[in-house]
Amino acid sequence: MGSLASLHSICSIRGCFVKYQDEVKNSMVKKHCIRASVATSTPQNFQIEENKAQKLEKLRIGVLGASGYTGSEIIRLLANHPNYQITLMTADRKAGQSIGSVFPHLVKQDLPDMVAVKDADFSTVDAVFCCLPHGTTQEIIKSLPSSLKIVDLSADFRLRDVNEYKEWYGQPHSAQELQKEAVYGLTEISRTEIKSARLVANPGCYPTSIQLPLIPLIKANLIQVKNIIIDSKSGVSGAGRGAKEANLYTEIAEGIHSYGVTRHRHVPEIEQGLSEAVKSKVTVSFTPHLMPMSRGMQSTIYVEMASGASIEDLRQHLGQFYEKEEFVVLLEKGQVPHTRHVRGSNYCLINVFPDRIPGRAIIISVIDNLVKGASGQALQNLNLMMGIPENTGLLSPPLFP
Ligand SMILES: NC(=O)C1=CN([C@@H]2O[C@H](COP(=O)(O)OP(=O)(O)OC[C@H]3O[C@@H](n4cnc5c(N)ncnc54)[C@H](OP(=O)(O)O)[C@@H]3O)[C@@H](O)[C@H]2O)C=CC1
Ligand SMILES: CC(=O)N[C@@H](CCC(=O)OP(=O)(O)O)C(=O)O
Repeated sequence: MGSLASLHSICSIRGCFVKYQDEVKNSMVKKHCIRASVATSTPQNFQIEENKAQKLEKLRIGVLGASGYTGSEIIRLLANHPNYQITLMTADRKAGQSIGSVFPHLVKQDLPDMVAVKDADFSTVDAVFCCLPHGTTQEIIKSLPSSLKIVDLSADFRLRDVNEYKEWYGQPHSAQELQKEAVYGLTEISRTEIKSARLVANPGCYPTSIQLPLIPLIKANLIQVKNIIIDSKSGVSGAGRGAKEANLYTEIAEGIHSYGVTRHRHVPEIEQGLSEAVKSKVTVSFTPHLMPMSRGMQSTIYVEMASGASIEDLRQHLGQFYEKEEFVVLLEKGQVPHTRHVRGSNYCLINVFPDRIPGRAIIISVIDNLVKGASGQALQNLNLMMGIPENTGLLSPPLFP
């Protein structure tokens, strides 16, 4: 209870702590109160009382887009989170259904049924994870109460320049004021800004795997900003759960293919992050590939080292930069990062190798696209925004093999 007490004081200051009066409005907690009201003094009932007390002290979370891949991953990650309780879940085609009927692996979670966004009662939540398609997201977020903390997993608030958004996403931005407020949530790089943000634009999966190794190196002038070539590979869950011909088993299995060649919409996001790091325009060659695996992402990045810099300098700098980080890890010299080493975890594993061509380096970075590339980083960000230890709920090691 010590940590809950300190959480109480932190969150009371932020004015977002769950109060009993608010809680009884919530049907899910009501259910627990009814169960608890029949309690007498048996050990089982004691447990119910304890559960009730804990639920009353938790922050209330909404998951918009709970029937999708990133939404379900948030639910999985929150299952053992001590400070959060999901009180609202939305879906579109699957509105009205229970989570167990859509995702049998979540059947034992005690959760409210999913509702359409238009029927959602946002007074029952303190914060939301927005796991919706881009475009739709900005329309929905702009109608949410301004008191809500929001972590948006879509691309809608990532690009600072709304003209660039229009160019790459093919539609004008319809929530430009909110866009100005949004903080880009690459946690290890923008921690201070994220802590005080109300709206965090969670980075895309490719940009996460690419910027985490590159930003420290370009900031330290250890690599040249010209001729950066990025070859990335993603598991198919990166494309979401919606049915698309291009994602059929027969189109994906037993082969790989590039897509979005020269025009993938993550290009401006990657270039924005790198350009801000060095305060001058950086352009990159970026080609993503679809791999016959459900989750995982690798970025292999070819760079020219700065004059006089060595592979050891690059490794040493990355090692120091991420030394105290929980989730971004430089592997031992020569160790090759594999996507199977991060499956289901919030890790980003990185290593640097000498190219055969003198003066060049090859950087390899792997993440789970659904965790560090989406829901894990989103949870890391919400923890920061709520004054909760950043790694809470994220410490399970990867699934292996
Ligand atoms: N998948 C990944 O690896 C990553 C995804 N992202 C981004 O996160 C967001 C969610 O992605 P993901 O979970 O993969 O997507 P999914 O397609 O798996 O899920 C989309 C969710 O949004 C709901 N939805 C769709 N259209 C509407 C609408 N018009 N109104 C309200 N709800 C709607 C769907 O409901 P229903 O199922 O009921 O139709 C579903 O719950 C996207 O913006 C994506 O680009 C970011 C990083 C990585
Ligand atoms: C395999 C696959 O299709 N991946 C997605 C990227 C997933 C992601 O990060 O998308 P957002 O930018 O919308 O958040 C794509 O290439 O569009």
